[in-house]
Amino acid sequence: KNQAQEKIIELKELLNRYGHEYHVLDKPTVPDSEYDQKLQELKKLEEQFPELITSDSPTQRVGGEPLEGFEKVQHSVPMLSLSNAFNEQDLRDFARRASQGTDKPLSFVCELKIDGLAISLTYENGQFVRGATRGDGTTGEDITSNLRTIRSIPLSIKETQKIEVRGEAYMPHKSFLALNEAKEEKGEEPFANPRNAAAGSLRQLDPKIAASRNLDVFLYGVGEWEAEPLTSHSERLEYMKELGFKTNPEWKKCDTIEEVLEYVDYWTAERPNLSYEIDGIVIKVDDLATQDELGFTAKSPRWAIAYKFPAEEVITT
Ligand SMILES: Cc1ccc(Cn2cc(C(N)=O)ccc2=O)c(C)c1
Repeated sequence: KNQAQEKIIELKELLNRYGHEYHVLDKPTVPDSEYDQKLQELKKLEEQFPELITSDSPTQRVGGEPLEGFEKVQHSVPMLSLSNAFNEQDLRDFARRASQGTDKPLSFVCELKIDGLAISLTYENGQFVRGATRGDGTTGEDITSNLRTIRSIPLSIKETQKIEVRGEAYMPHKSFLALNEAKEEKGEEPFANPRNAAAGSLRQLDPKIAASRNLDVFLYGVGEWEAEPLTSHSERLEYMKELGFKTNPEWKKCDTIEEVLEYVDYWTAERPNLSYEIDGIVIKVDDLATQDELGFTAKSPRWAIAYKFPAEEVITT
């Protein structure tokens, strides 16, 4: 039995590494058939020794029965909403106000604004223990069993202090088109857009349905943080990536508003070539102490803004 336990631990570590290479880095080092063969081997051992099954085993992604309902979750650190900018002047005003709120030199981080469902992931002792929707920013819904089915979300990490990471669950364009084709074939109402499809997939009660929807995530922020404090947003993005989280590769540190405007122009043109939907660009002050100096208005932070792309004209014939 100890030998079986050794083998189970070895297979889990191997499969979780392969899963990270494939789903997070998009750089598999083994063929799918090898991954599958090792997964079947692990399943057999776990059937033989069910007491050796752990919650971070790759065999435990798709839960059993549908939930009766969702538990409520209180976000001890509120999940913010950002104020919007619609043009270059709004962005220049944002940068000027931020620079007036501090004596420190300002740098920014620009990120693509993923058009999905905002989520929160909590890890304790390195284990994924809870996933929740943003809800109204203070109270969300516990959708842990649905989020466990998203392969790019690690079920365990090396950080053993309690941390909460935040980001967006989304449905890639290809999955959205395939899902709507399937729905139309079944005479069902298609989803209006990928954001509704992601939200609809995660806010239903059956993890088997969530698992079938090919959802993905990008993580970009933190909430509760009992680990070593970090000093900037860019440092947080780098540490989340080091922990095995999927972060969006297009983020960029910008030391001037001119660089921010260049980033906005570049991604306004590049947007149609992305494999997922974005509805804007998020610009944040990078230094965390400066963020604290700038604080919040009644509704949203002074240290961040969401530039929104102009709504596309819908040509109705
Ligand atoms: C049969 C089968 C097994 C696995 C996969 C996808 N995949 C591949 C790997 C891999 N290559 O490291 C890791 C995890 C994973 O989910 C497919 C598409 C089909």
